[in-house]
Amino acid sequence: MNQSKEQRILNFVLQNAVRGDPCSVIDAIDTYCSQKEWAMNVGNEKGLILDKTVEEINPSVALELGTYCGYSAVRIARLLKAGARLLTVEFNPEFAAIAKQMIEFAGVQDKVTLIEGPSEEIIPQLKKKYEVDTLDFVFVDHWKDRYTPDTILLQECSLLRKGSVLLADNIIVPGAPEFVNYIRNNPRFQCTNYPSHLEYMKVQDAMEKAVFLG
Ligand SMILES: Nc1ncnc2c1ncn2[C@@H]1O[C@H](/C=C/CNC(=O)c2cc([N+](=O)[O-])cc(O)c2O)[C@@H](O)[C@H]1O
Ligand SMILES: [Mg+2]
Repeated sequence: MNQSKEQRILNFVLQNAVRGDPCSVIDAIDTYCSQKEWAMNVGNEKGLILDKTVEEINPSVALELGTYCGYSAVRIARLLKAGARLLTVEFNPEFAAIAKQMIEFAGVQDKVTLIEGPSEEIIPQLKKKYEVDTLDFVFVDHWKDRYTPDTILLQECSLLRKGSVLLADNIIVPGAPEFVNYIRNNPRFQCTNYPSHLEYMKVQDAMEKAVFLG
């Protein structure tokens, strides 16, 4: 049975990156996906916006929705201070298995809890089962029609506090128009748009930062 694209990306990392060096893992994925096979990693241009947002917040507890191959989990985890943690949610077992190996190879496994399951099931479990009080930072990058319901669910589960920051990928491509409408018209969020480009392409994309006002 021939390999999946995600397996080919992981193999390229295992053969070309340096074990325990998250930056080399990020660079290897970006090299492979810009030269060989496109894949829906946040990429290096939008990745820098992600980096700056994480560095600005310096979160103790971060959540990622949509792990995929683990590119942004590694990107976020490499910036976390001692004792800080990232919970990342992925419901596709094949992708979760790839991401697990990616995270371990990068050496950030002590900071990352990879949770396999649908976000709509996992979010309500975060407080009791994963000992979360509130979330400092949420990176939203899963199916685009889940952005709004999961943002509502985070509020319903009291997982956001005054100052919690959401950062959403793909505001233009593939686009999340319903989410943009919801979040920009919601007085409980202060929004900022960050124009950028789709990963590995010359196509316009953007990220949206939304600060919860409590
Ligand atoms: N409810 C849920 N719970 C847990 N995991 C879930 C989930 N919904 C989706 N996922 C997972 O999150 C990833 C989906 C990302 C969708 N991104 C995309 O579709 C996407 C597409 C393009 N693009 O087409 O150019 C560019 C991008 O940057 C993109 O993020 C996949 O790994 C999928 O298994
Ligand atoms: Mg994305």
